[in-house]
Amino acid sequence: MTSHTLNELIAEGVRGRYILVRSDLNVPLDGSTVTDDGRIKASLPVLKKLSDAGARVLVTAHLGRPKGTPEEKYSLKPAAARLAELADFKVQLAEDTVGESAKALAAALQDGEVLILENVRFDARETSKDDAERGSFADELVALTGDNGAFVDDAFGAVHRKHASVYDVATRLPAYLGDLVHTEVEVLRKLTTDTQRPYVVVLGGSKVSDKLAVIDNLLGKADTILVGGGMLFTFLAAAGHKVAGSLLEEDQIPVVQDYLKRAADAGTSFVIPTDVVVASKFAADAEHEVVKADAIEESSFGKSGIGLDIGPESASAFAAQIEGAKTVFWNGPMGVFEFEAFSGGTRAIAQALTDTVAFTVVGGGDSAAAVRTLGFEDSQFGHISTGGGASLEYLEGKELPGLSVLDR
Ligand SMILES: Nc1ncnc2c1ncn2[C@@H]1O[C@H](COP(=O)(O)OP(=O)(O)O)[C@@H](O)[C@H]1O
Ligand SMILES: O=C(OP(=O)(O)O)[C@H](O)COP(=O)(O)O
Repeated sequence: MTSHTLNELIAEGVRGRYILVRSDLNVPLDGSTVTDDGRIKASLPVLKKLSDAGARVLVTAHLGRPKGTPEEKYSLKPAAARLAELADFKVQLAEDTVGESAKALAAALQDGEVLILENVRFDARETSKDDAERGSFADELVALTGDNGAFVDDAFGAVHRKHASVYDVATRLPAYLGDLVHTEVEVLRKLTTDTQRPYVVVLGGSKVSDKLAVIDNLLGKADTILVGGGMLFTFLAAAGHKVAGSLLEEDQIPVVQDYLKRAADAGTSFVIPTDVVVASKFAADAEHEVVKADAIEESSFGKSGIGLDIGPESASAFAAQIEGAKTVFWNGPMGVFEFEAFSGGTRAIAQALTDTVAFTVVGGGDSAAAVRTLGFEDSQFGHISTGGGASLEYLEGKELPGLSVLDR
């Protein structure tokens, strides 16, 4: 990659210039409380560097997956407030993204100050598949930077998204690679160019179809794929088992069946859970029991049971695979770790990663949040990446739009 770096931009001089920075402030919330501020802390150094150099910084970011219109629960208010608490420079939040509030606050911005624009996904054009629609939104973002602006992409977690604030703005402004993206890419590049085997990939979480898609290219690259979290139920269904009310993407069953068929020839083996923690409802205080993975509907909760974690037998089997690995990449919690009763699988995997001598990488907003919430320290892992889907797609060898657009 031969992108221009933030240091080059700073050396060119940024005092008084409007610099548009894409950050990943997609943090987990409990109401209006940020439950893990890892991504905010990871975003701060670039903002500080630009602020110290006298730039007028406009930050774009998304939170969650709103449907293209403003929704209070997806507001960046809590994230902006936490950033302001941690920062030693002035941070404000606009009430909109490219509307009157953003324009007025941007115009009044002083050197060294930071203005966060409200969730870019409150505008449907941000994620549109139509180039012209995304382009018109990018034009409005770029217009906020006046006639001497520049763009810095520091949102590693979103580099796999061909979205207006990630991709299209970079085609309209002089564009630079932020330090966070740079560091993340360096670690992952090392992992891909010098992979020590056995290479074990642990997959979980709730973005089932996103994560299933990456398995295609991991076949043949990973020696073993451990399947937990929400996607495990699509694997069980693909093997002909009933999964009651658990998370299931039925249209993905043929995809999984195809993976299972190709795995042996590709030299990759899947480890699918043999037991599951099934709950009466999706709640912290739900009744729950451990059942065999092929008998989920036979739990006391029948067809309404929901699988919310891998069982202890599966957690031990996964831990044994991790113990024998030389490289481990983990994305996606094994269960609904936010509820104590369903955090056992995620805790066991985190523990196994801290016990192994393998080089370990944990990727993803919720995965990073999980290990911290469960009491582990960042220093117990080889690298904690701010991007889950992004790091998975990088490891697959896929072209990432947010990176390739910076390539010159
Ligand atoms: N069995 C399950 N059913 C429903 N949700 C699950 C299950 N297992 C894990 N999850 C949820 O997955 C979420 C994280 O998914 P995801 O966003 O894909 O991970 P990451 O941010 O690490 O990439 C967590 O909030 C967790 O509660
Ligand atoms: O949380 C994120 O990704 P991750 O859950 O894969 O780590 C990023 O902020 C990207 O969000 P998106 O998957 O809604 O585009």
